[in-house]
Amino acid sequence: MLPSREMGAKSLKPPRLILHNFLTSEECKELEFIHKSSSTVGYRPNVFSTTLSHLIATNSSPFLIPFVPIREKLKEKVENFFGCEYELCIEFTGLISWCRGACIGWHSDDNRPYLKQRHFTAVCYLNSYGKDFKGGLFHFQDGEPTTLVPMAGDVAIYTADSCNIHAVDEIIEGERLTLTLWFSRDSAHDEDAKLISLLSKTMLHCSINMPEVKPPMLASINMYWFSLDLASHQQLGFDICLARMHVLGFDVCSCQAEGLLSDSTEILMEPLQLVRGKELFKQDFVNILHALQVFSLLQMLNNIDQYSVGSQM
Ligand SMILES: O=C(O)CCC(=O)C(=O)O
Ligand SMILES: [Fe+2]
Repeated sequence: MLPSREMGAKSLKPPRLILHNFLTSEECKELEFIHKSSSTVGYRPNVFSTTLSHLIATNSSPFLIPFVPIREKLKEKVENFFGCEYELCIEFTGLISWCRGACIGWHSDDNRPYLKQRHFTAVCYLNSYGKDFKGGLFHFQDGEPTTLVPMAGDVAIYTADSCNIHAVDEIIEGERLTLTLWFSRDSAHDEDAKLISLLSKTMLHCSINMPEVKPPMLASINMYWFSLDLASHQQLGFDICLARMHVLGFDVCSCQAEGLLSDSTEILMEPLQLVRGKELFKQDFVNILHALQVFSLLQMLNNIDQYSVGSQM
């Protein structure tokens, strides 16, 4: 990590606010479930993300609901703390998880010309250092507090400019999960307007072409393909939906092709059944994302064993 930069006005309190237990553990768990069943490969290596537009685009808009009160509560906090005269808009909302090897060096969140509309940041920690992951401590370059130890429910709120240069240590083990929001004073960057337009397009399309509720649909396969070796050009790696199903103890079995599937990503977009040990679950799922969402939800409810187990294989 680079040495700390000298700051002119060290006596000034840095524009930041750290709150403990801002989210309940139920809220954290609910968002974790959404992320584990819907995330795509993120914008940087070893990072997964779940954006609200992705939820809409994959027929998963019911998952927007838990975000609504949390976004409002955060916006109000940010507006009050920074004494914003006019209402802020939310520029971006996303669940972001970092796996082993991910880190970020010193930066401010508005440090690119196309990010200048970002005025304030809120990072909510959804899981905990030491319990769910190792590494991943957050540091401010100047001012107090210097280091944040991510704990589920806590939130860090700060200005996105150079008053709050920060960095995150490399993740050593596990998966570190946050809900990250950026706020803007510029209503041209209002995420809600874009989401409403996306929602109305998909709903219009649904009501004309498919009146019944449709299960989650997969986006393009490369959004789920996680490569461990960056140099491998996708030769080594795995589909993250399939990997998460494995963590839940399931294998996937094609409704069309014979036998178990390994990681043939195109087949994962087709109807499939699930196998756990010698048990075959008789439900057909439209694709792996649908299966993952159903089973993650049941796992969250501790209910998997009551889910109509079909014939023994
Ligand atoms: O996850 C964090 O603690 C902060 C991440 C960060 O700095 C960023 O995404 O810009
Ligand atoms: Fe940042």
